[in-house]
Amino acid sequence: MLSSNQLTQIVHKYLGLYNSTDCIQQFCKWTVRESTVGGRGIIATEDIPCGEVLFVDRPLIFGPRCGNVIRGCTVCSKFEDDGFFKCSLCALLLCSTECQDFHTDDCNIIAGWKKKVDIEEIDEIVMSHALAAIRALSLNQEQKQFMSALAAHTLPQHGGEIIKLKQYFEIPEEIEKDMIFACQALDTNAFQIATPYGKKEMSLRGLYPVAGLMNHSCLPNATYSYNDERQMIVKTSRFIAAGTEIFTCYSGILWGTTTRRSYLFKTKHFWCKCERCADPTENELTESRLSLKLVLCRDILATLAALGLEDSHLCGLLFYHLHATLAERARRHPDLYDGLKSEIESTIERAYRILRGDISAPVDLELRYRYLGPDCEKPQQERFSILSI
Ligand SMILES: C[S@@+](CC[C@H](N)C(=O)[O-])C[C@H]1O[C@@H](n2cnc3c(N)ncnc32)[C@H](O)[C@@H]1O
Repeated sequence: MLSSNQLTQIVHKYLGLYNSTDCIQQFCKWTVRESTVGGRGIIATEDIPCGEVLFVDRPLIFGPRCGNVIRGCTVCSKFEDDGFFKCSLCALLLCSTECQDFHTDDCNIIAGWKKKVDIEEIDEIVMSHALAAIRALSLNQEQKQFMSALAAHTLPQHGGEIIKLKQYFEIPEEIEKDMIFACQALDTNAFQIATPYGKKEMSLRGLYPVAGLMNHSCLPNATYSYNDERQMIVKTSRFIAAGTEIFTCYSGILWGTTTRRSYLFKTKHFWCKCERCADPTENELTESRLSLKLVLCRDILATLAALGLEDSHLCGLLFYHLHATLAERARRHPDLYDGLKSEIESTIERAYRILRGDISAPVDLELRYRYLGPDCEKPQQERFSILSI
């Protein structure tokens, strides 16, 4: 296990802040230290104003996200192309001869493994999901050292991409182990890379190792965006005092506490220890705040309807929140249930219709729809039992 100082040095070198030949260290306002929420984190060593760039990270490895069921070019990520073809050596999906020329590094690795089946029988979606981990095999020693210093979940489901890949190839044990570790590190630390606006591209994940050292808070003080070279620009989103940990947010900021917490537990395997989650008023909104939330949801929904955006993602989220507020009111005042029932049902139905199948939807959307939607015939008490989970 590397010490915080060793890790800070690796991080600085990776970011180009440390030149080992001339021993020149550029000034930096943060460092890697032990975190109060778990493991290591990034801590401000100076006061940092809002809007300041903290670092520009680049992915050690990247590739199509595992949730993708869309066929797309494994080089340029384009989908919806009539000219897709499978490389006859590695079975990766490509869209053009230019992309074929660019895929030789990936191809050389895969083509070196003995195939158990014919190329035509290899599922290109399996190839696409395993690609980020396959690319970890091309990292140099320094990059491998950085990757192995990152946190990694070791539950059996992490690495499933490689188990599927093994149906098609005979993969040496050491190589399999390295790829499984890459999957574990990806599942723990990877970020979804934003798709360029208006472009039809497969959704990608990237292992940004410096950003991977940032812990999560539901009240983050840093934010990130991407440029067209897949670099991640991490900036402060408020003033950060020296000594304070710098947090980003792994969940939806507008989601309710239960939704955020269960999402983080299911997908990232931790119970969030941030101050927002520790604040019971987030769960227990006062009556006046509940009323305010109701008014705001209705007002914004009316504005979106006036703009003709009734089926937008934002509308789906607002219907979900309007439903949650009405259901909470009925839970607190069971005598109001009959009057609120039809709106509780219609709002969750609208939210469900818009957001179903969307991985960024609140995780309890389906459960709420089943228990509090129009088709549920369970008695009132049973329907409301899910609200106390
Ligand atoms: C991407 S890593 C962040 C860096 C990590 N702390 C390390 O030492 O490498 C994510 C892991 O950090 C921990 N973590 C991050 N944010 C947390 C939070 N708000 N509450 C509890 N644990 C958190 C969890 O163990 C999570 O799996």
